[in-house]
Amino acid sequence: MTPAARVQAAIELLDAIIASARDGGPAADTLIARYFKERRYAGSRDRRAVRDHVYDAVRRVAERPDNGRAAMVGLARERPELAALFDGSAHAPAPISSDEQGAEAGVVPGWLKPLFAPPVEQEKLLGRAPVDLRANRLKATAAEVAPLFPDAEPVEGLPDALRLPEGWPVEQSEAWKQGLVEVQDAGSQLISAVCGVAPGMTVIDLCAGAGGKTLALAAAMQGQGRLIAADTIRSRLARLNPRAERAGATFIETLLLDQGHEERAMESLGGRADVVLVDAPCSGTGTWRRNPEARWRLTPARLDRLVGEQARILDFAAPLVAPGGVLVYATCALTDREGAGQVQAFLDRHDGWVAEDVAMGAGRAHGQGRLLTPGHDATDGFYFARLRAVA
Ligand SMILES: C[S@@+](CC[C@H](N)C(=O)[O-])C[C@H]1O[C@@H](n2cnc3c(N)ncnc32)[C@H](O)[C@@H]1O
Repeated sequence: MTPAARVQAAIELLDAIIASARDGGPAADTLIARYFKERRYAGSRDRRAVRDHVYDAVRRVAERPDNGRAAMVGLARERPELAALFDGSAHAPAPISSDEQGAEAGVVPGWLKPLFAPPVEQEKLLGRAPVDLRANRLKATAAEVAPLFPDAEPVEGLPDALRLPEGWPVEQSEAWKQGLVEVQDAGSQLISAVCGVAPGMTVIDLCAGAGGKTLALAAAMQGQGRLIAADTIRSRLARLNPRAERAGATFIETLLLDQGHEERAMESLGGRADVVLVDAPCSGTGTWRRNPEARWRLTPARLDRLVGEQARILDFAAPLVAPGGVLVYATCALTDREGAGQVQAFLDRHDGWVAEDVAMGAGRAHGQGRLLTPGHDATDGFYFARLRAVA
């Protein structure tokens, strides 16, 4: 592909990503993979260049642009070498006219700015994310795996964590293939640690997805006790099985819940769990470093729906906790409605619960819980709180 044809390909892909964000379709990475599957003539350098153009354009724009050309023209306005490729030749984009400004640059969509928790450094939400590893204690310690990753740095406050530079291809390493390490953001590792699980406990990971945090809980439990990974989406839970196999965490039970009737599958668990983790579905505003196009998906109506769903999940999670047990609420969102406000509303609705201090080196106290941000903690953004059943 010529350099100009790569720009045209990026415009086409951005059109698809914009439509998908508007209609709730597949993620940008999926669309990019599909695009190149149908265009075998594109070599690896073409693919890398097109992907870089696409992500540079996505990262640059806060509000969903009108179309792919507007997104790329905006980028080209800041990069003369890119603008020169809009020359109208075969497979190239048409020349940029003098009145064509392209999409405006920004980090946070205007409507969302006032909804962020006040301490969040909004300009740092799109920084580059390192690759964090968690040594899988079921198979190895961090000291044992560290020599296998000479580029890795330790992470303060997390004895099992190692940090590699952005883009490090961990999944090609033997250590990953043998289940000695998992790729897991340090923020997620901290939340798993906050659960305070121990061997022999009964633990429910209620929004387990593909089990990122479940596997960390399994390692902390040393394979002893009962660990139930529940979710409403079958395909997500199915992705946990091979991961658990690789990690040697085959004691994990998976439980598919029926959306809207979740309690039915968990009747026998009522009042039995030492720890319930609710890693709630959320706006993902803390994960823009990895998913910058998530900004184009969120709308006020979608946020309202998520806030309602989080409250509903907390309400059916609470009765699962044994007297004296713990409910950890976590979200990779940084809006107060999904974080501090959600936890306060839970405490206002339910007697017999107290928020515990989870003082730790990382993060900042906020409301009844704690806030982790890319700007302050160099992790994905999270809000979490540890609530204890005291009555
Ligand atoms: C933030 S993700 C979980 C990520 C996962 N815990 C991890 O560490 O990789 C939220 C999950 O909640 C699930 N979910 C949504 N509604 C739910 C419900 N009503 N009950 C249980 N899980 C739900 C979603 O399918 C999604 O997998």
